[in-house]
Amino acid sequence: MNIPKALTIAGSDSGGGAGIQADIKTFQELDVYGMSALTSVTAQNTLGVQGVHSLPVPFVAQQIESVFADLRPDAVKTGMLFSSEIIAEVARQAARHRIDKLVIDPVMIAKGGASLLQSEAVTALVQQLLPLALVVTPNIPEAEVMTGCPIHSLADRKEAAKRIHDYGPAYVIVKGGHDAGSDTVTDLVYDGRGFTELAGPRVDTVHSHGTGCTFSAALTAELAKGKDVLSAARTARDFVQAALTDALGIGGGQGPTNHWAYRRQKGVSV
Ligand SMILES: Nc1ncnc2c1ncn2[C@@H]1O[C@H](COP(=O)(O)OP(=O)(O)O)[C@@H](O)[C@H]1O
Ligand SMILES: Cc1ncc(COP(=O)(O)O)c(N)n1
Repeated sequence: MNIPKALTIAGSDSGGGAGIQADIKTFQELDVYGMSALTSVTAQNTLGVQGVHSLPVPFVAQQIESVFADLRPDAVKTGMLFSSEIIAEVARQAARHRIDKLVIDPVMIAKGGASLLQSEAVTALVQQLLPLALVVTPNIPEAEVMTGCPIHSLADRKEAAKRIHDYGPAYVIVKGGHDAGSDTVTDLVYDGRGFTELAGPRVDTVHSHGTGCTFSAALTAELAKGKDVLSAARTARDFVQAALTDALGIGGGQGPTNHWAYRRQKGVSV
């Protein structure tokens, strides 16, 4: 039996709602074997990020080497990378291991406002990692930072997607969660030729901690199974929609999404 395998290169969220914890839970729920290479460890809960401890670059590299030496993943995603040094090493590893299904979630700022990427590292992310990516999944503020252009409308988002595509990824998905003015949430997929809008009803909830990690992990899991980018993105939207709709309601602040919800809605087989 061929077991699909996915690797996340990301930070740990001690609160379990975002970061590698969200990624591994999502891989598991989609029947994909999950592996991790940690870049940083955060002390974090639903109230915010209390501390960040970045791991030494050679040890980030060693984790990736260990995984590739034995368990070769079918798809890889990145999340919190924190520094330009870690980004440079991840880019080197991606090229060295010829990772073709590489999803870059350009994590910059936690929903609570804490910085998860040093500001001087944005250029490294754009110049070194985006050219290697199959898909990059910015939210609206991240797309603004990467392009230097404010986004107020869907037309602005389309323009940003085109500019980000020029940096080299095959697909750009500008997510719509931060477009608070609408009762529909639309994720915009751009493949360099045309746009596809993936829409769903906006869920009115504070429990949205980790939605971006969960979306990019579900996308990566589906790519690991051999799905094409558009169908993987549709499943990822459905996964997050279910995870937000059926909130767990735990923690005193911005709580985690429900990673069980999608499987429970679908029945046993996903
Ligand atoms: N309130 C919401 N209702 C429904 N879907 C949402 C909501 N907020 C975010 N999403 C979905 O969660 C995913 C992450 O979106 P977004 O919030 O834009 O990114 P991030 O979590 O990186 O800030 C996207 O697929 C988006 O459509
Ligand atoms: C370790 C880690 N990685 C990523 C996020 C972003 O998640 P969100 O923007 O949903 O808070 C986070 N809070 N912590």
